[in-house]
Amino acid sequence: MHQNGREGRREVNGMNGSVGSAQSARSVGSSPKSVASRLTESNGSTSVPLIDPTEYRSFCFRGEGRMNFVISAKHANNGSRIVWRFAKARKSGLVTVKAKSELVNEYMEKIVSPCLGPNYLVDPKIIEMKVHDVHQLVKIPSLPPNKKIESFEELLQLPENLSFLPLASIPKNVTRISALEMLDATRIPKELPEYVGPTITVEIKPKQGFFQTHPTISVPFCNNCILQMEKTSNNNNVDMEKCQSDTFKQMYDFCPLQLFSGDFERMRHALQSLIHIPHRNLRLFVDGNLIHYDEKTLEWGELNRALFDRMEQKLQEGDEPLKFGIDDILDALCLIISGSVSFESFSLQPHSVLAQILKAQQIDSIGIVRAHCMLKQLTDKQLNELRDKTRIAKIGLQGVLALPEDDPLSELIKYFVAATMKDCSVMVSLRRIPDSSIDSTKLHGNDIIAMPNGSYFAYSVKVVDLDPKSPKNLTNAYARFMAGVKLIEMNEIQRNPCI
Ligand SMILES: O=P(O)(O)O[C@@H]1[C@@H](OP(=O)(O)O)[C@H](OP(=O)(O)O)[C@H](O)[C@H](OP(=O)(O)O)[C@H]1OP(=O)(O)O
Ligand SMILES: Nc1ncnc2c1ncn2[C@@H]1O[C@H](COP(=O)(O)OP(=O)(O)OP(=O)(O)O)[C@@H](O)[C@H]1O
Repeated sequence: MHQNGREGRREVNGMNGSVGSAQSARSVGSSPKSVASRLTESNGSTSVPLIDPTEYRSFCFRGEGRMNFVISAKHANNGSRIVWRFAKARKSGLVTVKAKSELVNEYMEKIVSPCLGPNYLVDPKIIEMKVHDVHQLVKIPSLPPNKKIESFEELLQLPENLSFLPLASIPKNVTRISALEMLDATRIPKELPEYVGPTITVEIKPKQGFFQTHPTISVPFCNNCILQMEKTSNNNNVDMEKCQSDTFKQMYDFCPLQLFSGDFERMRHALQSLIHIPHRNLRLFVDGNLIHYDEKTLEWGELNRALFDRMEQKLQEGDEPLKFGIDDILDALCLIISGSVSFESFSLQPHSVLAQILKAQQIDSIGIVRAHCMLKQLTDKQLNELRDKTRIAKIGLQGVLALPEDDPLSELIKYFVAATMKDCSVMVSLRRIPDSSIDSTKLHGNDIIAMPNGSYFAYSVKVVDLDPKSPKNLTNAYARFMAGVKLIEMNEIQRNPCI
């Protein structure tokens, strides 16, 4: 979860993207809804839709991480808002023409989708675009935050050097680039007759929701808190040779064990802590505009104004003014992500998004330290098998669950499946249904929450960032984890234990 303008940004001029020949992406059986205006163009044996971005309007940047740029657009005819996720080259930070869309899509389909209820999925599918169209689209991440570009033609007028796919970096034989297209999770599908006010989206990266013990390590902190303390270490005036991390200015009070606890007060405290200091675990959008995140936080009062003013502005005749603010959002979030219907009967329900993520995380029964140790024991052949990210998808979730215990390769495969679920994000969008239409609304079958103040909100919950992980991820995370443990053992950090 990065935001517009972060590290390496605006250094596009003169940078060379590391590029190679285009991979031919092939649909692996997802069932995209057919869109009349988007006819599949034949490209040899494959049938990946070739997207014409001039059929879209209202383009904007939605976010980026280390691996992808996410750009949102609205279909000019059917009005649906989708995002395209373009892969980055890790080193250059530019869009890569060697996107592994097929791999990610297959992993989603065979491993991730069976772990989550269909309502939590963003229905990704592989698409292709002409490289020159992508060149234009990826000017968008260079624009000021939340800037909307109404038409594709407007993009053509913008300077070439804004693009994260410089023309000079595109090999001659590459004509198309693949990407993943999916629902824009900052929108609620228009299934209800009407809404009032803005759509509020809270994106939460919940991280590992259960405590694991590790051989020879005895610190009372969970994985996330150890790793986050390491990322804040320089700012705790810790002087350690190998620990030079200063990703965040200050440590937060958030702990995933509280978030997943199923206890209302603890869960609410976890979310409130993220509002105060989000790190990369929380972002808040209003109508898709990012208003609150790690590098630009609003005070509690400012947040309330940002939400309340927008609610007031869009009220229609007959609708009661609503006392509504960030506290209400947090209450609603607790109910939604725990799957509870009231504060009185609050618990983590098995169908809830958090319970499903937690269950998938617990496929790992060894933890990061044993996993690293087992990685060292693998033969070269086994290591190569593990590096082949297509392999786990081929086994499928049922196959992974049936793998034998006490076999290092099998345990590591399970570890990597769980690692994806320990690093995903949950996007919850909420929008008010006007009081005047409550009676006529068929509440049954829709995701609607009754707020304690008597108002109703429609909501949608989507899980994003579900990429396969590799031995490199484990090696990297292990080094940071051990550095964090060392800090704690040196008594350099004051913090309440997680357990
Ligand atoms: O190891 P962690 O817990 O610090 O998680 C990393 C994330 O840090 P965060 O939790 O947001 O502070 C990190 O997130 P950011 O890019 O820092 O937002 C990545 O998601 C990283 O995965 P990958 O290397 O991009 O595949 C994540 O690494 P792995 O999941 O590969 O370990
Ligand atoms: N379907 C979606 N709808 C709306 N926004 C999205 C969607 N998918 C991703 N985003 C936004 O784009 C951001 C970056 O996407 P994503 O997390 O997939 O990138 P990444 O490079 O894989 O991240 P990381 O470095 O954390 O692995 C997300 O944090 C989220 O804000």
